[in-house]
Amino acid sequence: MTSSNTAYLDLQQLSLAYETPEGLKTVVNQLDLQVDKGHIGCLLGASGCGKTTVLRAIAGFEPLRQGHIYLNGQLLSSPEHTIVPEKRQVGMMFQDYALFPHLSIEKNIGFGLRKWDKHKRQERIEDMLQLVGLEDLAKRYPHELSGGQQQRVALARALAPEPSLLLLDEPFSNLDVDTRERLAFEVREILQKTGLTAILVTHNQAEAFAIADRIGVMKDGQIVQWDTAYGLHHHPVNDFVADFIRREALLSQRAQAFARGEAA
Ligand SMILES: Nc1ncnc2c1ncn2[C@@H]1O[C@H](COP(=O)(O)OP(=O)(O)OP(=O)(O)O)[C@@H](O)[C@H]1O
Repeated sequence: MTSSNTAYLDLQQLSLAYETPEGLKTVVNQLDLQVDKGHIGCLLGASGCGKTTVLRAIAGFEPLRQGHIYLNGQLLSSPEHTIVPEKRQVGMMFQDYALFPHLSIEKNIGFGLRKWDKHKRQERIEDMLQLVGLEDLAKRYPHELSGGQQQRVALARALAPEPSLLLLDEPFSNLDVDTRERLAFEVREILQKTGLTAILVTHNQAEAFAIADRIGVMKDGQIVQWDTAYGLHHHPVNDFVADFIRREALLSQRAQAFARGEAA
């Protein structure tokens, strides 16, 4: 089954629910989302609005109640049909790095390439180390790196197997404010170099604005506005988006001032 839509990643009328002691709880409700090839989309919203659930559905970890997920025209998920996560060619990067502590940096990056020819694998590892600027640290172990460096290794490891799509779930939230912002811009540059399509999930507006081409402000399992940073700032579709953007901007300014030692 193929999509009639031309978007590279195409989520149509997605609904997801969890069984809870109180009964079935719908957490994503008829959500539509389209991302073009090579673009970085972002889901931005308060805790519990359903961002991670959408990512997990794209990765193939959550069954759909309703709707379709297409990638490059291929149906990945519907209530009747699902491609297993390992066959989706979807790379993932999460906030806790999840590096293997007993493996060197180069072995961590090569982990998903075990079936590759030895020579090609080594070449790919070196390319990835260069891409994220860690050529000199190949033989080190994760605990010998800073948080920002570990997160760059996690990015290199996610990119190494040449995924068709990259999912980033709050990838910077364990880092201090300065590292977080620097890394956000770096990650954008790296993704632009590779031309990869990506979806970022965050509740941090500065991060979303630094990385994404288009941002979806979420509320109660739906995208309220899908727009550029400029559009969200200057043409919010309703009071909810206007308040959310204003409040987040204020929090971000205060966090930066605090990090600079200017606020008590
Ligand atoms: N396995 C589960 N079983 C039951 N409810 C769940 C489960 N996973 C998530 N939920 C609920 O679904 C809702 C959406 O969760 P989700 O993790 O997608 O939100 P989120 O926007 O990513 O939040 P956060 O920013 O805090 O990670 C929340 O109310 C959460 O409590």
